[in-house]
Amino acid sequence: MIRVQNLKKTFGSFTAVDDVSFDVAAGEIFAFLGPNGAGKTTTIKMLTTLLKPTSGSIQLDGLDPQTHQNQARQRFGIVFQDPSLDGDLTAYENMQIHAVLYHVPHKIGKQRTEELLKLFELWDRRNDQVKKFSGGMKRRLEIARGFLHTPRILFLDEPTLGLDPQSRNQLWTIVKKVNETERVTVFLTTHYMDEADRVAHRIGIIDHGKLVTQGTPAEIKQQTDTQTLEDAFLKLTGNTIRDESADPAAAMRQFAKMWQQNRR
Ligand SMILES: Nc1ncnc2c1ncn2[C@@H]1O[C@H](COP(=O)(O)OP(=O)(O)OP(=O)(O)O)[C@@H](O)[C@H]1O
Repeated sequence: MIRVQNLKKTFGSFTAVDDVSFDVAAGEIFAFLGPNGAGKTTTIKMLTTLLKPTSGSIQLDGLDPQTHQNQARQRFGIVFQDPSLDGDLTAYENMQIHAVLYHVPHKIGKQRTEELLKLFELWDRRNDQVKKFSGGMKRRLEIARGFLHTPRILFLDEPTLGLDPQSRNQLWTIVKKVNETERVTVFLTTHYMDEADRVAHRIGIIDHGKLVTQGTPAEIKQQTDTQTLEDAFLKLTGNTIRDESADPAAAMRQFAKMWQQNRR
């Protein structure tokens, strides 16, 4: 469903994504795991037509997103770190706007909205303004909205950033359920090892722009002869994933993102 070969992105003399190759099969949940600044967002932006690769190739459901932008965009849904809901509108209205933008026929749009708001446990609050929602509810609504046009692939960039553990759990339970019921392929990025371990069928570990390994969580632990992904990461990169968040600049960046997300 996703095929990436020798993907590279440079910004001036800096290489953010360095010769990355991987495949994601249809119906799979694939987690791109790595510390802040590893190149996860840059990769997801290239996959979703928002950034042009410096070199390498991408195929989404057999299409090159560079040459078939519109057809590729119809095939995926995307939830970015920056929130894009309209806080003054209700949950239902936010869904309806998306249906119009994606040319979902009116009747199907209404049906999907009801189905998804129920699935994401937001139906009872459908007529409330989104600015009154908690962080977890907003994130669930963004993801529900990403599913509205029945995409074949859903991209989630750090979907649980800034959420409390209970909201994180709830969100993953629902994403797994939708993955199973709708057979949607999910590509997500996270720097939470436990989430990748629990949710993903397969994982790619990225560090300083390079894919250091990929496989099922069990395979990666076996390869590295470790019990946890945390230890596997340490063995593969010589760093703990938390080192970067101890860096004041990275911590500030993280804080700014979380603040932005919770503002709306
Ligand atoms: N437009 C840009 N110009 C220059 N450098 C950039 C640009 N976009 C990203 N970078 C750099 O590329 C590297 C990878 O960034 P990226 O956002 O992909 O990391 P990430 O793994 O997604 O981390 P985070 O979750 O913190 O966003 C970082 O060092 C970042 O500063």
